[in-house]
Amino acid sequence: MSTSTPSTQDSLSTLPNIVVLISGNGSNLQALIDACANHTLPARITHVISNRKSAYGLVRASTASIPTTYHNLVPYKKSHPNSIPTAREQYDTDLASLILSLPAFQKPALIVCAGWMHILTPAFLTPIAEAGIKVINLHPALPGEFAGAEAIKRAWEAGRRGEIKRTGVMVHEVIAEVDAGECVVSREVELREGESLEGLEGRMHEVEHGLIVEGTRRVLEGLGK
Ligand SMILES: Nc1nc2c(c(=O)[nH]1)N[C@@H](CN(C=O)c1ccc(C(=O)N[C@@H](CCC(=O)O)C(=O)O)cc1)CN2
Ligand SMILES: NCC(=O)N[C@@H]1O[C@H](COP(=O)([O-])[O-])[C@@H](O)[C@H]1O
Repeated sequence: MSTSTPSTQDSLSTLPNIVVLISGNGSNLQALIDACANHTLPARITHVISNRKSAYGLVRASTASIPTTYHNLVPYKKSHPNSIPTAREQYDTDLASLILSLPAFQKPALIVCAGWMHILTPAFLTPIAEAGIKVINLHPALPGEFAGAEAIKRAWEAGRRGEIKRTGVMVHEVIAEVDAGECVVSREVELREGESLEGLEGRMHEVEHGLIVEGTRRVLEGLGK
């Protein structure tokens, strides 16, 4: 685990804190960063955590002076080859501890999974819930459809087989069952005959970038009530 913290922190903010979990490019993180910067999302991103060292989202966070941590699963697999707790459970326990031990001005009201490609176990979800912190996830599919990884590709393939005419994007609450938590907000995306997978991915990402901000806003508004 490695953490980088910019020199200055705004500890006087009354805005709710969010921590963002990423694994890759971070275009959805960037949408959140931009929305906070232009005040369309009344929140502060106080920490970004990636499970992949090469995630460009870490660069995006650092550029925005947001502290980052790389939380690596590999050492856990080596130290917990076939043990109880499993490598994943110990990793998740430590991930929760990392977040819960953040300084008060960084502690989140909400955790947003934005392209976070790691299935979270109750070893993470339980202590986070007990601390009163909600977890939401952006998933490029509609409720009850294409749960799991590579959802856009699987929807595109189903469209080519004539099985569906549309897919979509949702923001949902994170529970132990993957992509099965209560939907916060969703938007349909029509499938276009003859369109390439890359073409659909591009349109889906555009919808994602708006929906992740909308979904985060709705959850934060609900926390205040
Ligand atoms: N307990 C939950 N954890 C996560 C959820 C969730 O709803 N409940 N959402 C995911 C995000 N996600 C889809 O939206 C998703 C991400 C990754 C996977 C997956 O199969 N991951 C593999 C590793 C894949 C890889 O490293 O490329 C794994 O964790 O073994 C499924 C769904 C975030 N977590
Ligand atoms: N199951 C989760 C999942 O598939 N998430 C997907 O990962 C990508 C992350 O892009 P980003 O790193 O540019 O935000 C996004 O397309 C997001 O929907």
